[in-house]
Amino acid sequence: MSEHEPHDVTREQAEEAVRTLLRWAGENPEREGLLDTPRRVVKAYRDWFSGYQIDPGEYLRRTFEEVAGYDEMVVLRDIEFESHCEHHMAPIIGRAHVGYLPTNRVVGISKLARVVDAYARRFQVQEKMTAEIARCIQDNLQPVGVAVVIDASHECMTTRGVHKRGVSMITSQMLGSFRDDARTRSEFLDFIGINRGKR
Ligand SMILES: Nc1nc2c(ncn2[C@@H]2O[C@H](COP(=O)(O)OP(=O)(O)OP(=O)(O)O)[C@@H](O)[C@H]2O)c(=O)[nH]1
Repeated sequence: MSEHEPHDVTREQAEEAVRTLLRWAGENPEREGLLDTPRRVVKAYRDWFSGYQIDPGEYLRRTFEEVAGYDEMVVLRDIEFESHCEHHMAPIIGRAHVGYLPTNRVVGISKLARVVDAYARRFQVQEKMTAEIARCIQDNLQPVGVAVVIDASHECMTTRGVHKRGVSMITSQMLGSFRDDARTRSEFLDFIGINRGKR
């Protein structure tokens, strides 16, 4: 299910847009090596931006209630993702760390990675993506708290513009107990290795 209005752009129009960009860059889209490029680019876009066809909350609907009294933090760290920045449409490559403190609803752990991917496969701003992941988990699982930390590098500033390699951006969104209780937040940051400079 899409959260967005269906668009009215055809595959042919999308491929023509790629040809226009190739011409604009100084290329001849009719030369042999580029003939299939528009088709490949459009196919790649279907993959990179497949998140628009997904409702991330759907992944969190199936929960396990019998968790034998487990009421401590669940953390999934080092979730690798690829996204694209909405400013330059350039790749954002990074890792997300997600934690939550369940009430009685625990979710299959792969679903947290699926939620990250569903938001990553859209045009993004890192701060927005961080907040969206946290909000989705909070709204669907209603845990005591949620924490999301994202550490990513932005190719819009490594391969162009200011050209700063090796720079990564860290964002965090803490909700509920992770926001209100310094010890809970600190335990999460210890788990993901940020508190003691392990990364
Ligand atoms: N805060 C934030 N900034 C981002 C993100 N992705 C890209 N940017 C920045 O968005 C800004 C866009 O700046 P503009 O001045 O409009 O664009 P520009 O002229 O191409 O800027 P330069 O990149 O400095 O050459 C740049 O500073 C990017 O580094 C993001 O996820 N979060």
